[in-house]
Amino acid sequence: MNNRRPIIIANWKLNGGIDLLCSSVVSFIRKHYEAEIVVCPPYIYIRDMLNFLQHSEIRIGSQNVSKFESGAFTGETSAQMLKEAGCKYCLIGHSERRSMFRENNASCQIKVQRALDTCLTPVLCIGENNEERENQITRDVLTRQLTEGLEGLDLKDKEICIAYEPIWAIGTGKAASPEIAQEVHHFIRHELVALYGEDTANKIRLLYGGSVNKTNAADLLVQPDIDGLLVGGASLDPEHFEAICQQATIQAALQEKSNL
Ligand SMILES: O=C[C@H](O)COP(=O)(O)O
Repeated sequence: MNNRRPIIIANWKLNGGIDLLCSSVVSFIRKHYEAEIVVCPPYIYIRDMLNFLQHSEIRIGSQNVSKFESGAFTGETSAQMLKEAGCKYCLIGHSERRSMFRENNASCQIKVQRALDTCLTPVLCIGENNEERENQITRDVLTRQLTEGLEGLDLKDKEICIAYEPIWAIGTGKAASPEIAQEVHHFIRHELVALYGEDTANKIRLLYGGSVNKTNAADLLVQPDIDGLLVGGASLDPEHFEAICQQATIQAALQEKSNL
């Protein structure tokens, strides 16, 4: 066992509205979770969620961050602004941003640096597409995303998460099996050890994302190198998401017990 606290992150993407915000708040308020629970709503709802959830244990994250600090960059939101708004986490390099908004490893590297400089915890998303998987180059793709996305960054004593999201599993209903997810997470941990040494690598939480639901969450969370889940579709139903959070809480309690 290890000391990495399980973490569940909801990524609402471009979904939800006031109704989802209200029902989520009602579902979260006055609940205690052993696991860390994070919600990443669209930017416009970040402040509202923070206000409603200020006395709860729920953390708020953003779905993206600008690579720029300030200036004439219409539509952008800086790491400093997110920090000031009350965010604790920010997703970086989600595959939808990479495929639809031309983000790449180099821009992710700048964004991770911006987040770290601002004391936001970056969640760097990596993952192979179906063609890469079929061509059996998953490991090469991940190594490149990690080495280029983290190039030159000093992670000692910094908080960062890596989310492994196989693109073929996102929104398809076909999650990676717990065994395959574990194998890939173990490989990612191994790569992080090579880049940063055991001490730092063993503190980094690795999340799995891609068609996570209340049925498969427990089997994924029990894997030794899977420290959390990044949940898309299933996070839009507060009851469903709550069930996933409860699975993580059970896993956190088991972990705590075995660490005694
Ligand atoms: O950020 C979340 C992922 O893209 C997973 O989405 P999904 O749970 O709908 O497959």
